[in-house]
This record gives sequence, C-alpha cells and structure tokens, in this order.
Amino acid sequence: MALLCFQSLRMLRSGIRCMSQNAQLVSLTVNDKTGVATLSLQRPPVNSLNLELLTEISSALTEATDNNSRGLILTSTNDGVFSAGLDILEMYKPNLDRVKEFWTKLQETWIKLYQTAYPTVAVINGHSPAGGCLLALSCEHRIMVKNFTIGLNETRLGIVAPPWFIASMVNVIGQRQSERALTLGHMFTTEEAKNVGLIDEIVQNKAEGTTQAEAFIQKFAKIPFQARSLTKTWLRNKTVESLVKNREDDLNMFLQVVTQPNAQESLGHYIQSLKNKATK
Ligand SMILES: CCCCCCCCCCC/C=C/C(=O)SCCNC(=O)CCNC(=O)[C@H](O)C(C)(C)COP(=O)(O)OP(=O)(O)OC[C@H]1O[C@@H](n2cnc3c(N)ncnc32)[C@H](O)[C@@H]1OP(=O)(O)O
Repeated sequence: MALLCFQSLRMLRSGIRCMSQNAQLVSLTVNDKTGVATLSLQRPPVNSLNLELLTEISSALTEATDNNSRGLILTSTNDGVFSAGLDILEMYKPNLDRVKEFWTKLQETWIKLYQTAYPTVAVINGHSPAGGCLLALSCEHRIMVKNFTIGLNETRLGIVAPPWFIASMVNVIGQRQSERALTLGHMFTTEEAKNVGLIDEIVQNKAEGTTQAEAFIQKFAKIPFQARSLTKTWLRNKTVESLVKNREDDLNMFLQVVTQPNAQESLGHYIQSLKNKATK
C-alpha cells in the first residue's frame, strides 16, 4: 500500500497519470504533458494472451481513444517477454463457449488496435512469438530491444496463422519474405527483423525504446489529427474489412482447425515441451 502511494506520488510529479484503475493484467498510463498513453502488458509469467488479458487490452484501447490520447506505446512490464502469443491453454482441450468468446475477443482486439485513430508504437522489450508478433505488427512503428526474437511461428506448432495474421505480416514485409517466414515458422532475431523490415529500430533497452517511441509519435504533432487518422483508415481498410465481413466464418474455421485431433496432439506436445524446458 505504502509502495503504491509512493509510486502514485512519483508518477503524479512526473506528469504521468494512471488510467484504467480496475485493470489488473495491463496498466494504462498517460503522460499529461504529451498526451501519449502507455499500455503495458503485465500478465505473468509471459503475457500469454488469454480471454481476460485480451479483454483488458481491448478496454484500454477504447479508454485511450476516449481520453483523446495523441498516441499509444504498447509494451510489456516483463523485460524478457513482450508477449508469448495466444495462451495455448485456451486452445488445448477447450471448453466450446469459452474458446468461442476467446477467439471473438481476439478478433475484436486486433480490429481495434489495427484501426486506432492515434499513432501506435510497439516497444518490443522481449520475445514476441505468434500472437505477440501480431500485436506488434498491428502498430504503426516497431522498436525492438536487441537479443530477442519475433515472428509468426504457428506452423512449428502444427497450427496455422489465420489470414488476418498473414495479411498483417505481408503489409509490413511483403509477400515473398512473409511466405518464406510463415511456412518455416521462422523466428527472427532482432537483427534479422530489422534487415527484413519487420521492425523499424533496434535499441539497447526499454528506456531507450520509450524515448524513441515518443519521438516517433511527436513527428505527428503538426499533422492534423483527423487527416492522419482517415489516411490510416483508408490504407488499412481492405485488410480489416476482410475480417470484419467474415468474422463468423473465421470463428468457425478456427474452431474446426483447432479442434482437429492432430492439432490437439501438436498443442499437447508443445505445452509439454514448454513445461519440460521450464523445469530444466
Ligand atoms: C480462416 C481461419 C483459419 C484459422 C486457423 C486457426 C488455427 C489456430 C490459430 C492459432 C494462432 C496461434 C497463435 C499463437 O499465438 S500460439 C502461441 C505461440 N507461442 C509460442 O510458441 C511461445 C511459446 N513460449 C515460448 O517460446 C517461451 O515461453 C518464451 C520465449 C515466450 C519465454 O521463455 P521463458 O524462458 O521466459 O519462459 P518459459 O518458456 O519458461 O515459460 C514460462 C511458463 O509460461 C508458459 N507458457 C509459455 N508460453 C505460453 C503460451 N503461449 N501459452 C501458455 N503458456 C505459456 C510455459 O509453459 C511456462 O509454464 P510453467 O511455468 O507452468 O511450466
């Protein structure tokens, strides 16, 4: 409690205000001087995206809009893992109602993040496989700390990245590089990611990443907000519409693929291999 008060006081002095008071799995703060919001994922141990975390991310994105944020930095409180992607336990031996809600929330969160009116920057301060990579790809600018990995590795797990995951990648690195990376399930090192254009900047640490992210958002200070946001909408509309118009089909296809016995078997092996690694 004392620590919380001390932290709040320190934040107030530096002009940082806490939003989303009820959130537990994310923190949303805003810098009152710049109007830039920071959304930090904080679901230990690895920010895997389960229904509850996705729900909080989605609400925080709306809150940042309602608060007229000038920009948003997406990052993690865990220096080591940005996000481990979708929570595999949501997809392994799933409860049908819950897994439907989970996938629908993932669709909703991606649509919102992909289309925010405000500029978005991912400060990738740790590994970022699969769904973690999708979150980063949905932002307008990616800054990554050295010595980590990022990519859409679904094929390695025996599952498939849905078309909107693929489109998010293609829109950033193009068809040829995406085809090679996705079919192999390749995880890029920070250096490789920079070379292929998957990320825009390499930094030494999160603090430097945050400074660079603020500088990126600041570039838009003199660009009329609405002109910018409408341009972004039109640039991204085709990609988003392809999911918006087919949400039900996408959900059904996901359910069909993920409940296949061989997909379940692969997920089971993968969970076991992660657990074995963790106990070594
Ligand atoms: C037309 C429509 C077609 C639809 C077709 C749909 C088909 C399905 C589509 C699904 C798309 C899937 C997207 C995904 O995001 S799948 C998830 C992919 N993620 C990964 O492969 C990452 C796995 N994790 C790791 O590699 C490492 O954990 C990581 C590098 C991220 C961190 O390493 P670290 O050493 O720090 O941590 P540990 O490995 O020791 O892990 C700690 C504990 O966390 C558990 N863990 C890790 N990742 C996950 C995860 N993604 N979900 C759930 N749990 C995870 C791990 O098991 C450890 O747990 P324990 O402490 O209990 O042992």
